[in-house]
Order: sequence, then structure tokens, then C-alpha cells
Amino acid sequence: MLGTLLRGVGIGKAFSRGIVRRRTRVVLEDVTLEIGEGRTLGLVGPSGSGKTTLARIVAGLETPTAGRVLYRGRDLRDLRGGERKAFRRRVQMIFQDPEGSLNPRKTIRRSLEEVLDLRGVQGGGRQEVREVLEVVGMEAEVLDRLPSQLSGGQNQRIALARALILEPEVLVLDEPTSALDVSVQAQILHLLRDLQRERGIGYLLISHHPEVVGFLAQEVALLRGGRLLRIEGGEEGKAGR
Ligand SMILES: Nc1ncnc2c1ncn2[C@@H]1O[C@H](COP(=O)(O)OP(=O)(O)OP(=O)(O)O)[C@@H](O)[C@H]1O
Repeated sequence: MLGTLLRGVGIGKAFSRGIVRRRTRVVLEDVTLEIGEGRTLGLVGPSGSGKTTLARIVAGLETPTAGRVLYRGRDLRDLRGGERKAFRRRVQMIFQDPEGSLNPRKTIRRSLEEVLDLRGVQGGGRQEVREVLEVVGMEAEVLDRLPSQLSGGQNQRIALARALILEPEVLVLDEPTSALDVSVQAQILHLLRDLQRERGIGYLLISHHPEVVGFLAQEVALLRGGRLLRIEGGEEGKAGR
């Protein structure tokens, strides 16, 4: 049995609004879910139901106002030093707008090399950058370009390459193909599926498109008005597992 990597338990989130009369708006209530090794949990629900907020909480980019997130059984609030670093490295988020997730003023080479710097890799970085480019199906000639000189699909591949350099255990994918042409969407989905099979990465996948969720997810969580209505088995057959 493959292990659980991330769990959200009883997650709630309320945003405050109004400066004079402090009011709060509850966006998530008592949401419990888990992301397992080599598995995809799809997250669907109407616009404004709290999907992105939940994804950001699970990825550690936002703190919940109730409940907790556990990474390998450890509460994120208790992670310090090396453990905190490990979480930051092993849980990565991929966004809908690939160009926006890359620094527009940095070449692709710089964007990838700076992640290697974060990992403390020196000298041998060049080879690794080339290897990861190959994994995401890109040629080395893109290295000297800026994100604005690449297509949406190419930028999403680079965003993935950047995450892969950190050797992630979990990828939180927020509408990763929605900004792309249909044919490019399919390529990215196949790439994501292959990466998961080869590396056992766990995915939390937000998408408005049932065919996208059906392709990758074994389980699908339905969020409505900030509450998890149900989690059900996905269409495993379609993914050919
Ligand atoms: N930083 C914030 N401050 C206040 N309210 C916020 C904040 N972030 C999100 N919200 C509110 O929380 C609710 C849920 O937003 P969220 O983006 O999580 O929904 P979503 O399901 O991802 O929507 P979509 O499918 O349209 O992307 C919305 O009403 C939104 O306005």
C-alpha cells in the first residue's frame, strides 16, 4: 500500500474584510482530504467554491484558520529548519498561467539554474538542466529565451521542469492546462501522467474540465460553498492503469 504524503484535516478558512466593522467571510469549512504517493486526487466545484484557497493551504502558501495540514504525518505548524525546507522543496504548486509563474526578466536558463542554487547544487547544474529539459520534452535552444518568447505550452513545460528539479513528492496543479490549446493540453496531461508513473508523485489536480480530471484522477473531491460534498472513485479505466 502506497503512503499518504499530505493530509488536510478539518480545514477551515475565513478571510476578514472591512476595516471599520471587521467581518469575516468563511470560504472553507471542515475539509478533510489526502494525497497519496503516485495518486491523483481531482478537486472540482463551481467557481468561488474555494478550490484555489484549499490548494494554496495544502501547498503551505496560505495558513488555515481551522484544522491542520500534515506532511508525512507532521503538522506544518511544527515543521522547523530542515523539515520545513524539505516540505518547501517536496511540495510544489503549478499554476494556470505558466508565463506568469516565471520571472519575465529572467532567461529560462536563469530560472532553472536558480532552483538548482536553492538545492545547493554547484558545478554539475548544467547537465541536470539539460536532463530535466529532456524529461519535459524541450530542446536546449530555449535556454537563452525569455518566457515571453515561448508558447503557453512551452512555458508550462518549463514551470514543470522547474518543479521537477526540486524532486517533488507532491504537485498541486491549479488548472494546469486551462490556458492552453486543446492539442497542447493533451500533451501536458500525458506528460503529467508519465511523470507520475515514473516518479510516484502525488497530485492534487484542480480542473473545471471533467475529461481532464477523468484522465488523471483516481478519486475526485467535490467542493461546494467551501464544503466537501463527497469524494468518489475517479474513472481509473480511462487513465489505463
Ligand atoms: N485573499 C482573499 N481575501 C478575501 N477573499 C478571498 C481571498 N482569496 C479568495 N477569496 C474568496 O474566497 C472564495 C473562494 O475563492 P477560490 O479562488 O478559492 O475559489 P475557486 O473555487 O478556486 O474559484 P475559481 O474556480 O473561480 O478559480 C471567493 O469568494 C473569493 O472571493
